[in-house]
Amino acid sequence: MGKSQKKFGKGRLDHYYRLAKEKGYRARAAFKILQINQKYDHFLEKSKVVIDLCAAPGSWCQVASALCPANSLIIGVDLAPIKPIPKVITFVEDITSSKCRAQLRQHLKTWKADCVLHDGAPNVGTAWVQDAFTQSELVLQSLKLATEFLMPGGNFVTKVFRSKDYNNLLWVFNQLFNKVDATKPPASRNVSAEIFVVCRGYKAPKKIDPKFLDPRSVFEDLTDPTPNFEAKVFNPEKKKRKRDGYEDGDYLQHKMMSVLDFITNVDPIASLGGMSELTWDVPTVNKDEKSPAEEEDDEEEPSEPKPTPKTEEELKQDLRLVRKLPDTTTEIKEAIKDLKVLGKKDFRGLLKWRLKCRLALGIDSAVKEPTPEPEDPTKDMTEDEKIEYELQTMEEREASRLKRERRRKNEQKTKEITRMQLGMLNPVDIGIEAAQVGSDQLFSLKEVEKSGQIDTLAKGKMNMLAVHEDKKKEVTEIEIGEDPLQDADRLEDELDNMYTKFRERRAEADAKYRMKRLRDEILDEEWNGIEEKPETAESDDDDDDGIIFDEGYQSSDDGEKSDSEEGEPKARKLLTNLDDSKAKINGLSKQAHNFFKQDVFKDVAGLDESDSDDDEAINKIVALRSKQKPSAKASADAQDDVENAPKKTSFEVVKGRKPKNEDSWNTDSDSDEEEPDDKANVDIITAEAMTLAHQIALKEKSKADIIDDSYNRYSMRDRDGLPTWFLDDEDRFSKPVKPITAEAAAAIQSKLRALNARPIKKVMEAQARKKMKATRRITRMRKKSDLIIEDPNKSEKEKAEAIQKLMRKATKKSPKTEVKLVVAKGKNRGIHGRPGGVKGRYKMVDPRMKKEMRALKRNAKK
Ligand SMILES: C[S@@+](CC[C@H](N)C(=O)[O-])C[C@H]1O[C@@H](n2cnc3c(N)ncnc32)[C@H](O)[C@@H]1O
Repeated sequence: MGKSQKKFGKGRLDHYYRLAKEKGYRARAAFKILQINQKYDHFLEKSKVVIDLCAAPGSWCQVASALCPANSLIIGVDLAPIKPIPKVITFVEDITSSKCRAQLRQHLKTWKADCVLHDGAPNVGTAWVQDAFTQSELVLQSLKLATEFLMPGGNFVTKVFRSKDYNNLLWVFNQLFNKVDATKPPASRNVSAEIFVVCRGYKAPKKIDPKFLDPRSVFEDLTDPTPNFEAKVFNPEKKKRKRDGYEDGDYLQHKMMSVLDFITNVDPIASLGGMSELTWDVPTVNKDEKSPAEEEDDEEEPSEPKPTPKTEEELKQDLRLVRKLPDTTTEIKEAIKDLKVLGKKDFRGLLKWRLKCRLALGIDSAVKEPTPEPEDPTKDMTEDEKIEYELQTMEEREASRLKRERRRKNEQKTKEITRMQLGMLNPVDIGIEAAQVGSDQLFSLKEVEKSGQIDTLAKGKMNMLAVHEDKKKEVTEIEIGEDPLQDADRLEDELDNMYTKFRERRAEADAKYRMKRLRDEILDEEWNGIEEKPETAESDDDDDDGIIFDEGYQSSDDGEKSDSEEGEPKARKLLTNLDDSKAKINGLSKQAHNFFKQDVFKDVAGLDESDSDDDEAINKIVALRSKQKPSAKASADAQDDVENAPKKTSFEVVKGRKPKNEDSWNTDSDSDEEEPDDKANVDIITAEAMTLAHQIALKEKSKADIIDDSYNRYSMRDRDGLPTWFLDDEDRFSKPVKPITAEAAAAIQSKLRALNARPIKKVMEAQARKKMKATRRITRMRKKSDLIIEDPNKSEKEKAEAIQKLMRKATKKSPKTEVKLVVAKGKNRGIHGRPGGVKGRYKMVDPRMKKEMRALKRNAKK
């Protein structure tokens, strides 16, 4: 077998297995009884007569033989033969048989046992429930033998499986012994459901109730003492297998009952559930006996006089009457012949039929007592009061109807929102659905007419379409109640609220999203054309579009304070707010003013004002371009050129510097040295931005093109009154597709590659520290060597030697402090802090790490 460990069903051959082998026990089970014996006062050492039931292969007998006093009588019995054990009598027998009992009696003669052990385990190999049940039966059988052979005060140790019978067994043990303890010795595997019950102090009663030792009564299903007839009637399909045999004293399987009994019985369901057939026999007249149900009735209403029981003749008459009833159809007659095969519907039919029979027999009165009419509250009211009362009730009815309606709608809304949260719908669908919810109301002309809003609508530009005839019919059904338009508004509001909450939740969980929202809030202004006052304009950045600002970047506009100067960095906004769109500029509205600022109107007289503004923006581009060499400075060009672009349009928006030289479009880059920060402050990180930069650098795009591009269908989008979720969606998906050139994409790729190749911050810092230290050392050395050189007391030779010594010392590497590796095993396992006996630097390693290191070294050598 070699060194490898043999495995069995329950796992490895464990510690107790090896220990048993070592100690010469035939089974590891020996340790279970050893541990039990130790725990319970070493009862074996005091036992002179021991019976071991189910003893093979005999390890418990071995233990008993070793522990019991000399000359003790130890008897072992099992289905399997047991190899002889010194001082132990063994025989082969089934412990449930009478032969076993006889043999035991034979061996014991007049003696009684101090201890009965039982470790029986029938290995039937069937289902667990069956296994447990047979085990319990075996336990009860062993208890039976114990009660017969134990002396008063004797002990009984048995193995029990934790099954549903466990509690019943414990109850029986408690009746027969003074002390009953359940224990699971350490030698018993945790995976095993076995448990050992140690019963001490046998009471030795003179007479034992046979029920205590009868498996049928001990293991009867206590959980369901009263049968649920109702379940039997209404769920006849779900039949429960009868494991417990028949009820006491009732060994009939086919139970019958007279139809009359069924009719007169107060519990018809019990009859239907318990009986197999209803017969047309005359019920037996027994004046003394009462049915349990009747007895119960007696207890409940003792004062009520009982009708005198009917004679046989009367009962026969009743039966005839029932038989002739039109309700006693052939179907009913067939059904009562076999109640066990009936279904729910048949039982219902039978119960109805029973009620009719009771009416016919006069058991129940047909005319029920008329329920007292509710008193008319308006009886004593005056005419006015009556009207008032009616109005009030109408209002109440209407209010409750509206409430119901509202609740229904809210439920629908909640459902939709849940669906949205589950990702089953996108918000647009919700909007559509939501609109559909109240579509009747939203587009109800009738309602609008009633509320007097039809005139207002008629004045509008759009003509209302006539509502479809069918729709109209539906509409008329809608009664006047809450304003339907209000309903729709409320629905919209609720959706908005839900969406806001959804956004908040997302922002909480997603830092990236939070940042994006922050930026969006800054940018969340409508494109209103090129701003009027560039000197007060604030820059706009858009991460999506890929141009990043350095934090310290500031406007160079004359007289303008930088953000940093003002303390808190301001949001840089290029766009103006629509709110003040009504403000007049040169007698024109802001929008009109911006419109006339376009190039097309450049030469039109009377628009000089706008020209100057436009020129200023353009000059910025010109100025910056003049500073850059065409290709290398493309990014900086882009920075300024795009300043005037609208948010989220086809190009990136960055803050630019105001050009100092306004005519420098074509001049050389003489300002490079003056404003070296421009390049450093701008970074292009997307292919789109790079493409634009290239285009500008190569003069493929002029300022007019850029401005033209900004007037697209996305720039003038109407955002007024639209729900946030809709706008969010639009912002995400409805934006211009910006062109990308292969060169720009390649440039960005190589840039990113270079970025990735850069050492990480920590490494860079470490390198810088090292460099700094080296520089300091060199400076110190220089100073010292200067001193040496200037020393007049030293000869040239001495000076040279001193400097050489200094150099040696500086270049000498300090010896590396050795780090001792301490393996975390043995006494060092799981310790905190410095391990004992270890000086200097140390490192805790686990044995595996050490092995792995060795393996690595080995592999490296190969
Ligand atoms: C777990 S072993 C007992 C081990 C034993 N205690 C020992 O220490 O070696 C269970 C034994 O119960 C025996 N057994 C099961 N049903 C039995 C029965 N009806 N009569 C006698 N022995 C039975 C089996 O033959 C089996 O040997």
